Amino acid sequence: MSKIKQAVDGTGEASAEPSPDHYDRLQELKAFDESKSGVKGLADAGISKVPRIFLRPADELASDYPIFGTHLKIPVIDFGIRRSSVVDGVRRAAESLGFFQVVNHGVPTGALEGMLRAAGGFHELPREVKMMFYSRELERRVKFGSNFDLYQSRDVTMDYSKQIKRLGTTLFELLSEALGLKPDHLLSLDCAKGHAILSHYYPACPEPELTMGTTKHSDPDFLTILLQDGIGGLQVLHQSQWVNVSPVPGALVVNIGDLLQLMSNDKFKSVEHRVLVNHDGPRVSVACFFTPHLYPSTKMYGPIKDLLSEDNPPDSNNGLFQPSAALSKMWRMGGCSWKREKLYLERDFGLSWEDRGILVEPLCPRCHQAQETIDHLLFSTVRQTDSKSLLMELKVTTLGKQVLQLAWVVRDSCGYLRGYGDKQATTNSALGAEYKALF
Ligand SMILES: O=C(O)CCC(=O)C(=O)O
Ligand SMILES: [Fe+2]
Repeated sequence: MSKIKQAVDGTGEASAEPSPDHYDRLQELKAFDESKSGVKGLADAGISKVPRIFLRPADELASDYPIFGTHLKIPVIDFGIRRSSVVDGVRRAAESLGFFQVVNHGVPTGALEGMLRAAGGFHELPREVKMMFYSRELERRVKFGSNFDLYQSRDVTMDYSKQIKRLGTTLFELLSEALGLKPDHLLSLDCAKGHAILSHYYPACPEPELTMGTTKHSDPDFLTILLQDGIGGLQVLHQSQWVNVSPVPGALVVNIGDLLQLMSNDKFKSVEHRVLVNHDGPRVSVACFFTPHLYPSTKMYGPIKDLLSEDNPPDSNNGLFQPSAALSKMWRMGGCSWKREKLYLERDFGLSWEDRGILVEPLCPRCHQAQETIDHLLFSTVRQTDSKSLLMELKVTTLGKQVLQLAWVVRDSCGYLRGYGDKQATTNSALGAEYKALF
């Protein structure tokens, strides 16, 4: 029996780190998966060491950016002040840090507190109950937004969802104005039409410096509104330094997503961020993503024409982006964006962004839908200026595995497991084979 399984079952010693000589990564992954207990299961078992499958690679640790001193703070914008000042504040933040916090935002404190309790409550259900929902099947997942009735907090989540949609609408109006557009411009492009709510639960970690809660990423949506509890750990990358997003009671954190960066022709910044884990915990956060991926749509998203001029031509790195019903599944599988797609192509396959237009091989032998989804994803992203996008046949089974893995990681939404997935999925091509073995 593996050390991880022993730790989860309570049948072994607390330490789950195998000796380097006897490290069988696949076995550890399988054991973790089969325990169906997530990272919280490890924390509950009282492990004193982070299992090796979750350790940050040494080269990543060594090349990490420093943490900014306390003098740079994520701006806190009070929505109770004059509208023109609010718009100014939103513009400044969206153009520089890509992140801001809002207070006096109109979402009642009860809804915020209730949502955090509900989100934490799910993860704190007895292991036997949660196990029933543990799955890597695409259509069954432990995830807020699509499985409300899996647990008792349906009403709380629905109420929060309504409140947050209202705030999202206000934010899109302010952001439109901040771009010099009519207040309803972004709303008329359906920016507030769909949103997904995803909860995170980061258990207290015995060795937080060796792992990561959520690895560095940018959000692939229009906009994210994040509710975090008082623990802290969220950091934003700014000028090659990590800036803490310190919890402010009653505040909501807002950040620009990749799509809004694209639409604003890079005026607004979708910045990379990550979440550290902590000796204290658990930390609970609830992210609400405003995204077009959740409903069928033929809209194309690219730089807003009114923002373009001879002095401000479309950014040549931008692609046009078309969501689709199939793409919506893709997004729910773990998120993908033109940025991430570009990264996969360039870094993992040595292909240029210009060479896109890809035929995808079946991804998952057991899951036909995933195959359709990826087909649509890659075909529905077309380059704005490139009329001769060529169709290349590419054996992307590995890419497929990586995406599926990412999905699994996101779905677990739990602690340093995400740290395992996001980073290595795109850098370690051998991982595809590892995951293949899991099916
Ligand atoms: O947990 C957090 O604070 C942030 C999570 C996050 O960045 C995300 O879900 O995209
Ligand atoms: Fe994020």
